[in-house]
Amino acid sequence: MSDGFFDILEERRRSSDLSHAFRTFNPQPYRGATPISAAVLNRMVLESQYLSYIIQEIMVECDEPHEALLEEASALLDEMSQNLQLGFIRLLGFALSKVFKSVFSSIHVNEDGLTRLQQAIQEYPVILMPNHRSYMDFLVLSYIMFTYDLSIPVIAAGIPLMGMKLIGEIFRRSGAFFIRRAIGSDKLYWAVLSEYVRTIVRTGYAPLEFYIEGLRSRTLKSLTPKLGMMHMVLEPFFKGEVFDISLVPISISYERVLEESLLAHELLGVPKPKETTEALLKARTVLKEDYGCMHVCFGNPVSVRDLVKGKINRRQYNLVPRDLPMKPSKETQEFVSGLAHMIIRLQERNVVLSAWNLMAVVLLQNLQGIDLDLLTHKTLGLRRLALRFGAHLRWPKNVSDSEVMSSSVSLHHSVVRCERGRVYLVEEAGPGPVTQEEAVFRRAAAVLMCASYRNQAVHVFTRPAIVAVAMRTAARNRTDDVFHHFKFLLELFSNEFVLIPGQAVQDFEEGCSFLQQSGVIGRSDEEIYVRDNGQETIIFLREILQPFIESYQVTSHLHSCPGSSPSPLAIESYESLSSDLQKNVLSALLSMAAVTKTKVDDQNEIRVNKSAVKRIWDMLSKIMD
Ligand SMILES: CCCCCCCCCCCCCCCC(=O)SCCNC(=O)CCNC(=O)[C@H](O)C(C)(C)COP(=O)(O)OP(=O)(O)OC[C@H]1O[C@@H](n2cnc3c(N)ncnc32)[C@H](O)[C@@H]1OP(=O)(O)O
Ligand SMILES: O=C(CO)COP(=O)(O)O
Repeated sequence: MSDGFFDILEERRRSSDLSHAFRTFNPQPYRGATPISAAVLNRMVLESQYLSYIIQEIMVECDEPHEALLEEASALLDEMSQNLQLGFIRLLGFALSKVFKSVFSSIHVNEDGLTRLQQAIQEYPVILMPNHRSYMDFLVLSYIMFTYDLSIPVIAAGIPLMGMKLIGEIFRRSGAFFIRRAIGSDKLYWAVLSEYVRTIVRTGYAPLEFYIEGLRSRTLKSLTPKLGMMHMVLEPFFKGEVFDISLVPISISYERVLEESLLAHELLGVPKPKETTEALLKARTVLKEDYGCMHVCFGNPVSVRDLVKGKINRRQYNLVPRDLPMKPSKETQEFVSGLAHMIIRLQERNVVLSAWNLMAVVLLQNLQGIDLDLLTHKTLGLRRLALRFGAHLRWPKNVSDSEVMSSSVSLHHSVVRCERGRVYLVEEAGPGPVTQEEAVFRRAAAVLMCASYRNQAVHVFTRPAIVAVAMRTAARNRTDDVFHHFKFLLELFSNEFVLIPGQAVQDFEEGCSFLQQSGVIGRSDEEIYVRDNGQETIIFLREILQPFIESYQVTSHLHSCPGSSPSPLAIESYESLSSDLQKNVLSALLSMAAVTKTKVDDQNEIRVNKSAVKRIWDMLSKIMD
């Protein structure tokens, strides 16, 4: 393809899957690597100075015998460790060729990204850092690595996958190592896990893949990063055990996500189906559907060595013997957090959007339905804007715009339908009469499913849209006033959108410059103003944020007056029913000290600072007026 992506399924549709699975596999490994087996890797962890030291500490603290602790550590390692074997990769490779060809029309991969990755793997330990939207992510990535003769990665996997009969073991032998959820203060577990991860990095055992968001994003919007694994993988560099580490952000974009309906239901409180082999077999009907095309973009490797310059004084690590634990300093914590956020931003930048993502933005602003012609017109306008804001967009060539629209509607038949030239959201049908509650639930599920596809594109508009909203609430056009309001919104949405901490000025400048370059706003030394022909875009951008603002308003109202009715305003704000959004509002209120959390008898107790919540609510009301 001319845009640098090529379809890896094309070859698979032409030649034998069996020959693909059993072809010679000859990757070029990291040149500093010492080839070791999985068993030797485990032994290195168990015999490490670090683990001995921690075991000594626990012996003293808990009065437990050394032998028992060592045995416990060995059992944890047995539970955790991967056992990568090429035979299993071949087996899965064969099966996955069949599955991918059946569900995806194409899987596009950027060729230059693979070349850069191949080079990076030979030079330094590589950490693969994909976004996480579907169970397909890790299957596709290992498949690509196998297909292109790149070292197969070992992958940090959540422990529930281990419990799947047969599949858990196949995953382990395909490179998965299993980590427990909510490790809490289990000192021995942290020690085994962190030494295991560091040993993989230090020895260059294999590229290490982990999902920094910690789980599949139910909203399809980036999640704020988890920092535990990030700290572990970086430590060998901080301690000078490796010269550099390459972090490779990977952006996986789906035209249609296999789990779309389940994810929306989970947001409404329906429990996630337990990971079992039986459930997987039952779910195989999803394989009969068409999920359109998928893009995997391997980003530029990020050199930790380059980034750390001037940010961390690595001499502090020379003061403590390498094998001993060392609590990360404040500057290290800030660096790691900033880097983690940056990786997610880099993932977002290389996401490939489809026409459908833009249609979803428009559809959400027209929940009562919209004429297909108008939807087409608005989507094309949005396409121009998205391209100016730097989005990567896949728009089929040699196909008319109306065909692009109608094929998107038909691919997403589970979300929208077109009747007599008008497009509506599809609500789940069910047997018997529908209660009012059920009706709200069904409507909300439809809205959340559509919203998730808007969310795939929302990062493109976030900063200019926040500027557009701030321009409305600021009393005057003065830049410092607008910036003040911009900062308030950044703080409020700090869990909703991934924003690099401490970069408000850069975010503001980015938002303004996109708007300026698009001719929407003008700027003088001290003022920002909307240009005559920019008004429509400003209103449109505000509308993108409106469901979030509305939902934050509803949720903060409920926090300040628990038990009260959510006010008529709540009726259309179905997104406020999303558990993810409610969690984000609570985190924001906590960080803004409008709510405080204290532990009482081992239970979390939430206290609301009513006047602080009211101030936030007033501010949001001003925006909504
Ligand atoms: C050819 C075909 C091939 C096909 C081939 C197929 C391949 C088939 C492979 C399958 C493979 C599946 C792969 C699935 C994909 C997932 O399963 S994604 C889910 C699993 N992965 C992840 O979660 C990775 C990212 N997560 C993290 O980094 C998390 O931090 C961790 C490490 C999991 C820990 O999570 P957590 O317990 O929730 O902890 P977290 O909130 O980070 O921190 C908790 C506390 O511990 C503290 N802490 C952090 N580090 C430490 C430490 N070292 N010591 C003590 N305390 C610490 C923190 O400071 C924090 O304290 P507070 O701030 O709360 O006071
Ligand atoms: O990420 C996981 C496996 O892909 C496990 O977490 P979730 O199932 O909660 O997304």
